[in-house]
Amino acid sequence: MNQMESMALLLKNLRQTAPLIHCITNHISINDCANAVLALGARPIMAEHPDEAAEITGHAQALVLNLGNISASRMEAMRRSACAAGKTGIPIVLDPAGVGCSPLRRAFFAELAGIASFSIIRANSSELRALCSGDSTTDGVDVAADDKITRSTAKQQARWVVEAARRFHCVASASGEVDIVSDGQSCWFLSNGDPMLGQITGTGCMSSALAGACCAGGQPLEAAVTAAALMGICGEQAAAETRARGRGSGTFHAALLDALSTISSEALAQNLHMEGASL
Ligand SMILES: Nc1ncnc2c1ncn2[C@@H]1O[C@H](COP(=O)(O)OP(=O)(O)O)[C@@H](O)[C@H]1O
Ligand SMILES: Cc1ncsc1CCOP(=O)(O)O
Ligand SMILES: [Mg+2]
Repeated sequence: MNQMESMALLLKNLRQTAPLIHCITNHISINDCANAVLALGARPIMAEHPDEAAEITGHAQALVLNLGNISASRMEAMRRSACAAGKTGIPIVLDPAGVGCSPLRRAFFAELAGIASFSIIRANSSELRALCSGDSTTDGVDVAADDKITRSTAKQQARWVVEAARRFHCVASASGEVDIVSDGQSCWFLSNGDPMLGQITGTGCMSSALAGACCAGGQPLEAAVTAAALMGICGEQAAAETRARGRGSGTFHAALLDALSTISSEALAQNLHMEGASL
């Protein structure tokens, strides 16, 4: 089966099985993440009370943990859910949002990595760099100017993605003008997307939620590639619609959800710009 066929099968699986995706995520983009998961035909549940988190994870087919706007209560829910996911063997997608911002988040990431293994870490490249090197290059949830993945820096930035995949024994996915996905042995460069994706908050969080849903329909590498492809191509469609109407971020936000909920496997295959490299 080629890559397009496996992406199509993954999306078909999702629609047929409607897996339950447990997300413990920040409140800035929680609604967008739930809608992104729904758009693929999966069922989101955004439960974060520590006393019910493990039980809810026990019923889920994938767990998404996002460190953005972290709170003590959500940290405890994540510990318990990560433990439950480890027991049932469901995939965990980790979004280390803002991990360079504070020692608290860095220590908590290390603690979670000790509790369970991640299937996918999806982040921007400053976050992946902070996880690999311990260096913090940014004080926000956005990527630092020097770490941006562009067409000209992609090959160089791939180093952090490959290193994260090897160090944490998972698939690592970094976003930017070019998205880079690696399992430590191969590396994929996806050049879909539009700068408008960076002008509304939460598109990285949504990509992580999509990766969680995709993990419930296929293997981590193809799930991470499919999620990045969906966000990039749907971002292009939404940006074209927004510009054609002479509108801005509000219209783009709605158009992105329109695109995610209507995109077909054929459109995904036709519009994908991806190249691979073996390491
Ligand atoms: N300049 C850009 N051109 C095209 N796509 C982009 C650009 N910046 C971000 N994206 C896309 O926006 C989404 C969110 O990525 P990013 O903003 O890097 O994540 P985060 O919000 O976690 O920092 C990804 O799908 C990424 O491909
Ligand atoms: C603004 C903000 N503050 C804490 S989490 C968050 C959302 C980050 O979303 P993304 O990483 O998808 O841009
Ligand atoms: Mg982010």
